[in-house]
Amino acid sequence: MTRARLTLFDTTLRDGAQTNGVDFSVEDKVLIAGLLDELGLDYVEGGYPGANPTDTRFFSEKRTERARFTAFGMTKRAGVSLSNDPGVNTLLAAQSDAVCFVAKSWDHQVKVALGATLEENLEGIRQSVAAAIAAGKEALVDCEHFFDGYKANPDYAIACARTAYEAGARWIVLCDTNGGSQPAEVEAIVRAVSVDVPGSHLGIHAHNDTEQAVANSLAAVRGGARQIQGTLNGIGERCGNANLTSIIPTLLLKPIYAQAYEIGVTLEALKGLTALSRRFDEIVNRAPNRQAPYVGASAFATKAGIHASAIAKETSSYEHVEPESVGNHRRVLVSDQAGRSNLLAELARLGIPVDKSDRRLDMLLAEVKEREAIGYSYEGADASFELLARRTLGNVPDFFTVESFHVTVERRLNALGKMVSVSEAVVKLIVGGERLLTVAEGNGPVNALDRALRKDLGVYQDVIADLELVDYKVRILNGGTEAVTRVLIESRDSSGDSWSTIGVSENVVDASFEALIDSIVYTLIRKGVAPN
Ligand SMILES: CC(=O)SCCNC(=O)CCNC(=O)[C@H](O)C(C)(C)COP(=O)(O)OP(=O)(O)OC[C@H]1O[C@@H](n2cnc3c(N)ncnc32)[C@H](O)[C@@H]1OP(=O)(O)O
Ligand SMILES: CC(=O)C(=O)O
Repeated sequence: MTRARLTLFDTTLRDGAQTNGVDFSVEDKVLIAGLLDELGLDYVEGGYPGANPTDTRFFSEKRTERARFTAFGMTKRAGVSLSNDPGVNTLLAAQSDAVCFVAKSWDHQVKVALGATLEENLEGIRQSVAAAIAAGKEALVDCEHFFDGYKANPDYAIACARTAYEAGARWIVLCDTNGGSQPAEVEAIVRAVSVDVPGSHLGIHAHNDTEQAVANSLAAVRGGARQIQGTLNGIGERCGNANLTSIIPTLLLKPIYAQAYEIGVTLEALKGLTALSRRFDEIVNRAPNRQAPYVGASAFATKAGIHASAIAKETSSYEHVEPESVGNHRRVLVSDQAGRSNLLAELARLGIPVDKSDRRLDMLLAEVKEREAIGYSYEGADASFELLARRTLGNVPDFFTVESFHVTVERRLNALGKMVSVSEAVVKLIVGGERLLTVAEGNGPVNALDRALRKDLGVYQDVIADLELVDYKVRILNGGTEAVTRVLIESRDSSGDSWSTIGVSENVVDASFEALIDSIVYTLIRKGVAPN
């Protein structure tokens, strides 16, 4: 059976730039365009030349090798000739393979937002498309508000699409601009439009305001459309656009689509999708969505004991695709929802040998659950779990003993007469039979403690020299000043590896100290240090 070719059009750098909180630099855009090109997308819409200096500079040269580099902008304004429309002229002068015009297709919006007549709007579409083609570019038309427009006045919405098609636009893209349409409506409307404009020239641009952008894009394909527009990680105006990071694996891995359609992204390239999604979040400085389908950290994470048990027997029990197919990986979490299977899976991952029938597993499970009941949370503290497991199984040496610590916080006037807060920590340790006392100052009690602990660990000092604290999170578990406090610390060493430890106490300093000590002991173990 021959498969129909679906075209993927990426608008991360255009509609994605309309995301609240996203602000691309030219350098970001260059980097992201390269990543999209490498993935195998057919079109990369880079932005709106003329709208701002960043986009104008970005379009001073072509930024993709394989994908059609596309400039976005409005159709000709009513009341001015094409040659006198600076917007259209800037657009045509931009270094791009294609131009995607946005055109209104809802009669009400033409009257209200443009203040133009319906015929003037059609004429604007006609002339703009013709001008792009005359300039040697491929033309696309995003029919804005198409679905709402179609529901209000189907004849006019179709007239807009037909005008663009007859003027020579390669793609007529039906936009669910307000994101309120539902899949059944989208499918039916696309099917109806394809009587006037062939499906092989129809695209879909869906917004996610009712969480249906991906479903609407797939519904449009079922209705006959052959181009999908979307963005990386679903960014875009308001609630975002159709998420290509979900659509691409669905098209490639779900037989219902994979047997009927082909796309430019290969199964091999798909294996880089998780890394690409995370890299993109890093560039735009957003925290990755843990629950993102396919690429999220939790997409293949199993917490429930019953699920972990079944996964141990057959991985597909709770996985709809193989995590490796999208470059993600399976995780089995340890928590108060766990059973022995979770422990066995995590211990195997950590390389800690234990027999399935070892009764200490029950002790470890009971310990995890009791500790979680008083505030510990091991699913986010891999290193503390490993220490707990190793201790229960009897293989954590006593590297050192903490005799005591104390911390003071002082607010005082400094020499310049400015009020400053200074913390000082004193830690007494016994290391290899030797008593050590270290004192350090810090900008807060935890910082002072951290410095004092790592200032002199005697014979182990060299081993922890490259240990650094990269994140510190405090959570109050029940309100009030007598609440229980959970501290999570993320540490890293010069290898680049990082790990998390946890401490719980009524006292935030005490909880922090526990997490800091776990981090140091974990470092000694991971570096294979023998106790002195
Ligand atoms: C549905 C979408 O996501 S469309 C995405 C649009 N993207 C953006 O708007 C981001 C970049 N935009 C900008 O930087 C600015 O809006 C610019 C440079 C494009 C225009 O700025 P300004 O000239 O100051 O106009 P402003 O933004 O206030 O209004 C847009 C104008 O374009 C007109 N217009 C809107 N759509 C179209 C269209 N498809 N065809 C012709 N004219 C249009 C509006 O009627 C309005 O005209 P008016 O000023 O006579 O009322
Ligand atoms: C063009 C566009 O972004 C929209 O109609 O949503």
